[in-house]
Amino acid sequence: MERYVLRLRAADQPGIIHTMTGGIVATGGNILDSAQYSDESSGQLSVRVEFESEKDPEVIRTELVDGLARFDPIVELRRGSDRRRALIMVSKLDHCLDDLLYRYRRGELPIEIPMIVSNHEDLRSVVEAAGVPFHHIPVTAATKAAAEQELSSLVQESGADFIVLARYMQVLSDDFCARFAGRIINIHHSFLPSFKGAKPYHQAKGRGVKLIGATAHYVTADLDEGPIIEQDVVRVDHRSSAEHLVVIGRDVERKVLSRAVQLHADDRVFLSGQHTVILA
Ligand SMILES: Nc1nc2c(c(=O)[nH]1)N[C@@H](CN(C=O)c1ccc(C(=O)N[C@@H](CCC(=O)O)C(=O)O)cc1)CN2
Repeated sequence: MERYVLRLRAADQPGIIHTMTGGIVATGGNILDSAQYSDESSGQLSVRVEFESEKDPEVIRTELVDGLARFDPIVELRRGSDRRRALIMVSKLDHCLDDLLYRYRRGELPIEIPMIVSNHEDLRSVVEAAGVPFHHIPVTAATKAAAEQELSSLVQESGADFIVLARYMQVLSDDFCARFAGRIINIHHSFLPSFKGAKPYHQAKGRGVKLIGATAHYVTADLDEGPIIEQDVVRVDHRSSAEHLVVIGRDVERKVLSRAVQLHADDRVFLSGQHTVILA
């Protein structure tokens, strides 16, 4: 018996769930877990179903797509055993990368990591020690277009489903963001929408906040504006310098990014307009 994960998005109307579950049953399937949300503001229905079936994915996909055709849905079907492939990008800071590699090594993240790309050489030894191929693509204002072309080729070659910016400190171009829309996850080291841009911890110190945090979001051309996947905060006080806030914030960043990667890789994140729907 094979385990499958089905994602469905459609303009909501009566009968979609009924037809979908009927299609699963018609292929001898048994539903193990399901979640759905109908977004009144966008009118979008988001559905995630886990089921088991003896049938091949093509047979199931054909049954579902044909049965649901009148609803014009977007249907994605994946074998539960097929792990999403994450191309990780990093600059010089290693704390988020370390956390992802640790959880990956312990089998706690349902992903494959075909390669890690950096615009610096600093973390090559850490990555290669983890047995993951390392690619160095230096970036300057003059070479950004060529660097992004090389990166696009690596995404293709690696078969990566999505890209994780684990404190990758270069702004990606509008074209690159459009090409990989909904497939790039970034960790921003503040509790957005507060303290966008550079040095958020220094901004936080200057403002005298009592909570600092981190935000994982899909990357769009608008810096730090992409749809939010996960956030968390930690309490701080007047005694912490900006440098100490950087240290406190590291653990929040690690946890938030790894959680967002888990949710995306588990097919639990649905884009609905500029927001996300999380079926966890
Ligand atoms: N198109 C986007 N690209 C990136 C985003 C994003 O939201 N949209 N997030 C960043 C990560 N980030 C904040 O979370 C961030 C990183 C870097 C910069 C920045 O100004 N970088 C300078 C270069 C700095 C350097 O060389 O060290 C630059 O690119 O000119 C701002 C925000 C990742 N990319």
